[in-house]
Order: sequence, then structure tokens, then C-alpha cells
Amino acid sequence: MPAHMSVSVIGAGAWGTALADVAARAGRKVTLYARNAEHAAQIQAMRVNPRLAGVQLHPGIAVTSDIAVAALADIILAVTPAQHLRAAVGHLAPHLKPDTPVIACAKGIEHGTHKFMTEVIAEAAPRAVPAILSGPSFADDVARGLPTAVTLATRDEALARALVQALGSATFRPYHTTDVRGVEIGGAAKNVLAIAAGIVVGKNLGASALAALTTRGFSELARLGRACGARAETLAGLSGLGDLLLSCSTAQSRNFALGLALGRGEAAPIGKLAEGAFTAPVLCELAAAQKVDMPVSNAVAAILGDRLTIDAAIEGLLTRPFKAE
Ligand SMILES: NC(=O)C1=CN([C@@H]2O[C@H](COP(=O)(O)OP(=O)(O)OC[C@H]3O[C@@H](n4cnc5c(N)ncnc54)[C@H](OP(=O)(O)O)[C@@H]3O)[C@@H](O)[C@H]2O)C=CC1
Ligand SMILES: O=C(CO)COP(=O)(O)O
Repeated sequence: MPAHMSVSVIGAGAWGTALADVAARAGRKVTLYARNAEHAAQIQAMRVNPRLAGVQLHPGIAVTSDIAVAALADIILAVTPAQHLRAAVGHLAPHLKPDTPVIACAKGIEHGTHKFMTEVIAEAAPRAVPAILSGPSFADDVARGLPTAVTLATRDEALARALVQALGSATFRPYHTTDVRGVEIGGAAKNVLAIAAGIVVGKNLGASALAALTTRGFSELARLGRACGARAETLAGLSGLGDLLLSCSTAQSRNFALGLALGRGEAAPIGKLAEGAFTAPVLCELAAAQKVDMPVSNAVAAILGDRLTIDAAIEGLLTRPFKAE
């Protein structure tokens, strides 16, 4: 069997299920791992996952709750929430073949450690080769076969190219890079900024304010990225600017939807994973450690931490001293 023929997806949520479909469409032999045996059996039998309602599973996808079976694949996609990645990869690690690429598809930074997703993989599965996939891609759109493009990064350029070949198709176009950190920062920071964008819309501040907020948000994302060694073209690429534009523009984004509810003074949507709420405090800690100014992200973290009202946060941002762009 040629290299990279088989793919396992760890985490049968909305994005894991959509990515299993992507890999099957690309011609790979696909296994979707759900940690709950009952869920796995139900998805296998019904060919739909309640976490991605209305989408029929590709007939080639096998569903398992056996981590040893999932670990046999040539490529692993790790698609749990960011704060669960270490546990999921740690569970998988003893069963992996040496040098198996493990691609993080979560967007976030680990609490407490400040580690990025590939660093978590490197620690939890030292014999694996960490990679990251991120970009503008709603699970629902991708699973329905609507086209998009993302960025896939790993340190070894030849491997990055091979992974893109293994997963890419006409409707899911990964671009490769070796700038792992740039891809990680874009995916993590955009979620926090999308909450701010939702607040702007929820507060009816107008389309001009939304564009200004998104642009200033990009500016702070790029500042932190540069401080952490990311390349400018990655930050302005699909995982940075691309995903920021998507997530700051529509309530289809769960992060934007959280901000929208906050801005309207409504309760947060129940049962919807908004990674930005988890990332905000750790992003701000990281920025402070790097001495990078991130006023929008700081405001989001303070609002979520009940240290600032939304009105006070808006006033604070609007009355900052004028400065050069
Ligand atoms: N949804 C989207 O459009 C996109 C999401 N992402 C990112 O992907 C990540 C996952 O999001 P999404 O799929 O939407 O989230 P969901 O809430 O839909 O699903 C998360 C899944 O992770 C599983 N899980 C949690 N911990 C573990 C573990 N230790 N081992 C195995 N599985 C585990 C959960 O299992 P259980 O059901 O048993 O709780 C659940 O099925 C996030 O970081 C998100 O930002 C990225 C791009 C698009
Ligand atoms: O990352 C995503 C789109 O690229 C999904 O966004 P939300 O997690 O905000 O729904």
C-alpha cells in the first residue's frame, strides 16, 4: 500500500466528522474514532452524526471506539477541542507506529502551559510527527462539499506536500507551509477576535465599526504572530486573515454567535463549543509575556471573566490614545 493511504480521525464531533468525509472524498481509507462506544455504534449504523445533523456519512468511513484500531492509520487527524487534545493524543500514543503524522485540527492554546497544538502533540506522543491544519472552514459547509481552502503546516516541507496530496480535493484545497507557529496563532487568535466582532454586531455599532474592529484585530493577531516568530505571509494567509474574515462576518461562527448574544444581553448559546472563550485568557497571558499589546483580545478576556462590562470595554477601546497605524 503506498504511503499515506489511510487516515484516522480522533474525535467524532462536527469538525472531525466533516474531515473524515474530506479524507474519504480524497480517496483515503478512513476510520472515525468516537471515544464513546455507544456513539460509535450509533454513527456506524445510522450513517449520520447528531453533532453534524443532516449530513450523510461517506459510505467508505468506518466508525470505531477502539483506539488501537484507529492508531493503525498512516495519518492521524486530531480533532478534539484544544483543551482535550493532550488527553486524546496521550491515549493514542502507545498504539501509534513511529513517525506517524498527527495533524492537529483544533484551534486554541493549552491552558496553564501556554503550549500550541503541535507542542502538545510533541509532548503527548513523542514518536509522532506533529502538524497543524487550519483555515476558513465551517464543518457544515465542508461536509456538504462546498469549496474552501486551508493551510496545512509541518516542519518537513516534503511531508507537508505529501499530506496536502493525501487530503486535498477540488472542494477542499490545503496549501502547504513549514510555518507551523504562524498557522497555530492565526487559528487560535481569530476565535477570540470573532467574539469581539459578534459583540460589535450585537451592540448595533454598524458595519463600519465591524470592519474597523476586524482590521485592528488582524493587526494585533499579526503583532503577536511576529513576536512568536511567525511569517507575515502565513498571518495574512488562510489560517490568519482568511479565517478571521470568515469568523468575524457571520453568526454561523459559534464564536461570533457567542459575542452576538453577549452584545444583545442574551444568554450564551447552549451546547456550542466557542473555543475563543477558552483561548482568550491564555492568549492574553501569552501576549503579556511577549510584551505585545492586544487591546481587543484583552477586552474580550475581561468581559468573559466578568472584570469589565461590555459598555466599559467599548469605551476603553474607543478612547485609547491616537497613534500611528
Ligand atoms: N466545527 C467547525 O466548523 C470547526 C471546528 N474547528 C475546531 O475543531 C475543534 C473541535 O471542534 P468541533 O468538532 O466543532 O467540536 P464538537 O463539540 O462538535 O466535538 C468535539 C468532539 O471531541 C470529542 N472529544 C473530546 N475529548 C476527547 C478525547 N479525549 N478523545 C476523543 N474525543 C474527544 C467529543 O467527544 P464526545 O462526543 O464524547 O464528548 C466530541 O465528539 C475545535 O478546536 C474547533 O475550533 C476547526 C474548524 C472548523
Ligand atoms: O473555525 C471555524 C471556521 O474556520 C469554525 O468557527 P467557530 O468555531 O467559531 O464556529
